[in-house]
Amino acid sequence: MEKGRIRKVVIAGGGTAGWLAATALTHQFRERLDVVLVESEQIGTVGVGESTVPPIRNFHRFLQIDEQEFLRAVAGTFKLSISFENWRRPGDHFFHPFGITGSSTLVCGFHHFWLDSLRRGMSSELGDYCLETVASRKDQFTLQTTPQVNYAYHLDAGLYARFLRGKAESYGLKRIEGKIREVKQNGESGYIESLVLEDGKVIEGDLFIDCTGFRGLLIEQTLKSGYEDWNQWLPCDRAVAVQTESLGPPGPYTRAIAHEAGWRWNIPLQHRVGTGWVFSSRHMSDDEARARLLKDAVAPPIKDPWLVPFRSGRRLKAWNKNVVSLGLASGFIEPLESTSIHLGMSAIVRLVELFPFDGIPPALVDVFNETSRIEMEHVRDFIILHYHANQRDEPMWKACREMELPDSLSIRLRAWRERAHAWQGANELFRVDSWTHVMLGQGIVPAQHHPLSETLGDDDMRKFLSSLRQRIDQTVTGMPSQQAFIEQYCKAPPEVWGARKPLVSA
Ligand SMILES: Cc1cc2nc3c(=O)[nH]c(=O)nc-3n(C[C@H](O)[C@H](O)[C@H](O)COP(=O)(O)OP(=O)(O)OC[C@H]3O[C@@H](n4cnc5c(N)ncnc54)[C@H](O)[C@@H]3O)c2cc1C
Repeated sequence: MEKGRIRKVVIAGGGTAGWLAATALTHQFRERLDVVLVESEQIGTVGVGESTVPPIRNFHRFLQIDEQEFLRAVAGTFKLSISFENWRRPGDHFFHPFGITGSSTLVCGFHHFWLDSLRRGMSSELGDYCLETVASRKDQFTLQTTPQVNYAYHLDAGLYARFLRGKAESYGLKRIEGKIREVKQNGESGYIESLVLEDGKVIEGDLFIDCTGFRGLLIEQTLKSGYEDWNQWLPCDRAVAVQTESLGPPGPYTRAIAHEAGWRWNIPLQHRVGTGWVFSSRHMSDDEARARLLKDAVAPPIKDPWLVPFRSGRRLKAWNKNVVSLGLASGFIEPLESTSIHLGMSAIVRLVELFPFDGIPPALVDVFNETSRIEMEHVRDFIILHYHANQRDEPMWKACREMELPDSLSIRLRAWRERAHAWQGANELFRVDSWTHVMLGQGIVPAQHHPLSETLGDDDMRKFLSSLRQRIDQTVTGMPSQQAFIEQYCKAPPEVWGARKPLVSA
């Protein structure tokens, strides 16, 4: 290695994070970098992570990934929203849609007008003014609306890794199969110099990307970078996952269904459904979670359930010395709003932007780490909101309702409760619409709205609201079902996912 120069990058781990990093680095830098990826089939991947958020489309555009090719390769479906069921209390339901709701002025968000309309006795739901919510209610989807819907994907994680691998290898990536036995450091600087595999092979590099999942083999087990645990706010610390057959056409949304000690996800793909039981180990045993998951699954499983313990929190230094951690190795916020793949993509973009060709400048490392911290804390606050604002009776939910919140979230909730004020800071993933839908969906009704809404008289308010609804209803009426749209746009051929047989008969 020429002193300080970065030419050889070693990616440790071939889960979603590893293959995303491999694709991005090889696509962007081609022959300027020599990139290798080491993964161990024996260890395998976490096997979950199949629901995404809309910025995935920007990331794919950045890598010139064709949408139809991608969706056929991963048997993907579209996601317009998340359906939250039983969160405020059993029987309750709301959608958190990805789209814009109603029409806002520069200073007065649409929700102020809507809140004012309720006060005047005009009844409707906030979701009536959002194309993505109304289409979700009817299981409809198309890309041919004006404006176009805002959407993300559901994807098969194993197929996605395979798809990305094909891309990265076509750009020159070298893949090495093997289990890392030892990580060698420089005696003085502590920088990583090489990875030693079980078969004795030594892989040297200038920069190492730790994508070894929760193990954090380089960033934590070797460099001891530290971890900030968020369990005091996010009580769930385990999941049992299973894949089942599909019994009907896929809905264009992820389902998140609360139960007494956590929640259950349901992610419909073209060929199967991914489902899982997220729970707090202080409030439910592994055996009970597994039994409840299988009991609630409406279709026969096609794979045995597997347990995934996790710790919500963040790596204190996501980039430490010559190791950049990505994906689960850099931290994890429980999967409620499907943000982990997005946070990995965002960190990869940051790494490409700051790439240290001529050596690792501490200032850029600080920028990387500080941006990662702010980004994760924003997502953390949004997820805590879902747990905190509930009216359920069970011990876990009661504790969440009574917990002390991070200051950043407390301020947001006060501003909302007092004046219906919501905002989106620079680079924050969740927009004002996301905050308003979830705060209202979880039952936090503000004491006041912005007085500017009162400039509309009753007749004008009625006309304003009904014209918005009419436009949405007309648009949705012309949309095909998601199933029909997939058939013509991106149907995965059966050889993509193979003939799957259920493990047990229904
Ligand atoms: C319950 C649950 C649900 C989730 N749902 C979502 C979701 O809906 N949406 C979302 O965006 N994210 C979700 N996530 C997060 C998502 O799964 C991860 O962000 C994503 O899969 C990336 O994982 P990874 O690549 O970091 O780790 P992994 O998939 O664990 O990959 C680690 C890699 O490192 C390799 N490795 C480890 N040790 C060694 C070694 N010694 N030698 C060689 N190789 C090694 C492994 O073989 C593997 O290839 C979820 C996570 C959990 C726990």
